[in-house]
Formats: sequence, C-alpha cells, structure tokens
Amino acid sequence: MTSTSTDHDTTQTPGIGVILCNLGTPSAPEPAAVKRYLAEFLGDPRVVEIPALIWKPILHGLILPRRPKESAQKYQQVWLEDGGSPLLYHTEQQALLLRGWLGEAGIRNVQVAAGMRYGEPGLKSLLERWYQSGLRRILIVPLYPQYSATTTASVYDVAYAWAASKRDIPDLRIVNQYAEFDGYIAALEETVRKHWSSHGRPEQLVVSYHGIPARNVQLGDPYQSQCLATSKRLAERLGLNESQYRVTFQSRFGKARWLEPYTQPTLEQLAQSGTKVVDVICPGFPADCLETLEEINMEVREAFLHHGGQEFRYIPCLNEQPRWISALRDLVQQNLRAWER
Ligand SMILES: C=CC1=C(C)c2cc3[nH]c(cc4nc(cc5[nH]c(cc1n2)c(C)c5CCC(=O)O)C(CCC(=O)O)=C4C)c(C)c3C=C
Ligand SMILES: [Fe+2]
Ligand SMILES: [Fe+2]
Repeated sequence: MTSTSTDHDTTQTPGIGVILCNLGTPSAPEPAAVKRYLAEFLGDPRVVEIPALIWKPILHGLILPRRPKESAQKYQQVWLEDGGSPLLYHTEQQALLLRGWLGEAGIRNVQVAAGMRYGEPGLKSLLERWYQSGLRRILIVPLYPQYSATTTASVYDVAYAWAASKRDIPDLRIVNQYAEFDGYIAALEETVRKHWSSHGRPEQLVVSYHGIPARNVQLGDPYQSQCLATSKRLAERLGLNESQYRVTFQSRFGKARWLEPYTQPTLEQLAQSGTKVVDVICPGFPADCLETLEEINMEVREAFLHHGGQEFRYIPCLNEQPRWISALRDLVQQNLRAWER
C-alpha cells in the first residue's frame, strides 16, 4: 500500500462517508426474522416486477407463510458462530479493512461503513445518521459489480428517496457498476490462481452468477451482458479458451424463465457427460452468503457428485482478500477524485 499524490485535495476536505452497500440479510437464522427480511426484500417492486395487486396476495398468502421456515434452516447451516450472517460479516470486515487502506493512502477524513438495502444496518438510517453528524459528501459503492435494476437500481431508489426529504441535499455519488474494473478482475484472477496453485487446474471452470428473470433483460436490464463481460475478461487473464469455462446463472426464484443456462442442471450435465473435476466461482457476489455457501457449495456440490462428478471445488468469494480491498480502495479513490474538480 503506497500513498498516492493525487488524493491530497480530497483528503483535506472534511466529512466524506463511504458506504459499502450489500443486499441485506435476516437478523437471525430463525423463521420470524427470515420472514421480516423476505417481506421487505420480495415486497420491493424492483425485485419482483409483478403488479402489486397480483403479487402482494401471492407473497403474503403463499410465500411468506412457507418459505421462511425452509430458508431459516438453510441460514442455520451457514451462520457463523461468532460472526452471524456471512454476508453481513464479510461486508463489515471489508468496510473496516477499506478504512485502513484508505488511511494508508493518505485519505484520513473518510468514514467507511457497511449498509444494507434490506434489514439492518439499513442504508437509509446510515445516510441520516451521517447527514446529522455533518457529512456532506457520501459515496455509495453497491456490492454488485454487475448492474441490475433488481439490485443496483434499488439502492439508487433508497438513496434518492432519502435525499428527496432534504432541503440541503448532500453531494451524493453512487457507483453504477464495475463489471470490468481492472482491480476487480485482477482480484478474481488472483483468487483463481491461488486456488490452482494448491489444487491444480480443473477440467472446467464454472462461473456462476445470481440469475434474474429473462424478461428483465429483454426489457433492457444490462446485467447479463455485464456478467458475460466480467467472465470474458477473467478467462482472458487466466488464459482459458472458450471450451475451458462456462457462465451459468443460479438462485432461480419462481416459475418464470430466468437467465440460462442454470447452474445446477449445467453441473449435472457436466458430470453425466464425464467431467470429473470442476472449479466453481461466483464473481457477482463480493461476499460469501447463503447463495454461495449453501446453494453452491452444498446443494450444487451434492448434485454434481450425485451425477458422477468426483471433485467439486468451490472457490470462495473475494471477501477480505487484500487484492480485493485494494481494488475497492482504487474504485473509491477514483470516485473521490471527481470531488476535487
Ligand atoms: C425475485 C427474486 C430475486 C431476484 C430478482 C434476485 C436478484 C438478485 N439477488 C442477488 C443477491 C443475493 N440474493 C440473495 C438471496 C435471495 N435472493 C432471492 C430472490 C431474488 N434475488 C431470495 C428469495 C433470497 C433469500 C434466500 C432464500 O430465501 O432463498 C443473497 C443472499 C442473502 C444472504 O443473507 O446471504 C444475495 C447476496 C443479486 C446479485 C441479484 C441480481 C443480480
Ligand atoms: Fe437474490
Ligand atoms: Fe438460493
């Protein structure tokens, strides 16, 4: 970590806040807490784009009475003994480390915190708290490298709605996407190379992203093309040709068509057609969470092995990897520089 000469002006202006904003997570791995979380999350019209008159009765009459119990059991399997929700734990660790790395780069007037779009610590309360304490420059970094209206736009909604309640609106900046940001790709590359140096190369690298409904893409959501762009950049840096990796989409919810190919059936087909060793990485999740630790590393692993695969090697998310924290520092510095002009 070295100080840069370009950050001097920004560092002297008081009161900058940086929020690492992630999706959110239940407060406990219990049905009641999961129900509260899912009600807020799935009640967001950015997430489920079905008219409220149709969706609300389905959500409250069919989904919320059943799913929380099932989901709570899954959360229990990944809940950290001391840290609680992995998603919240890793996001908070990232915020702590980023604060230190920014300090080492000479930026000492910055506060960094984790904020959650759904649940606690809530994005809106954090904005309000910092505003009341006098911060007038706030940078939000959604922990979604690939933009989707279902996730990133929802962060904009909350921030802008909060700002709409203010007479003296602070300088607010939101990082829209960083699917091909060099530091991010380099961090992914490093995590794969480290994994290969201890385990050797796989027959296939499966690059799995959270899915969204296919219709959203038809309506203009750029998410799919950004996932493909991230994967292509990563594969190029790893020297993989097109037959050595594939991109898949996981976590389908409901019966509509989502982005394809789906992760689990792809791994089952790979196993059935004789592939024995696979590596799976989830670049769309900067922090490990239910969808990576339980769905990928438990459910999909079991499916692959059950269909004849021999080695299912899950590559953990970027989490607290120094190369990732330095990428976040670079991304933040790049955005803070805009305030110098
Ligand atoms: C309509 C449903 C959903 C859309 C669209 C969706 C998009 C989306 N989600 C993430 C990241 C995460 N999702 C997580 C959990 C999760 N996602 C959905 C549904 C949709 N997601 C549900 C119902 C759940 C809850 C778990 C369950 O009950 O099965 C998580 C993990 C949260 C945690 O606490 O660990 C993340 C992270 C992205 C990036 C995305 C679109 C691009
Ligand atoms: Fe999700
Ligand atoms: Fe899932």
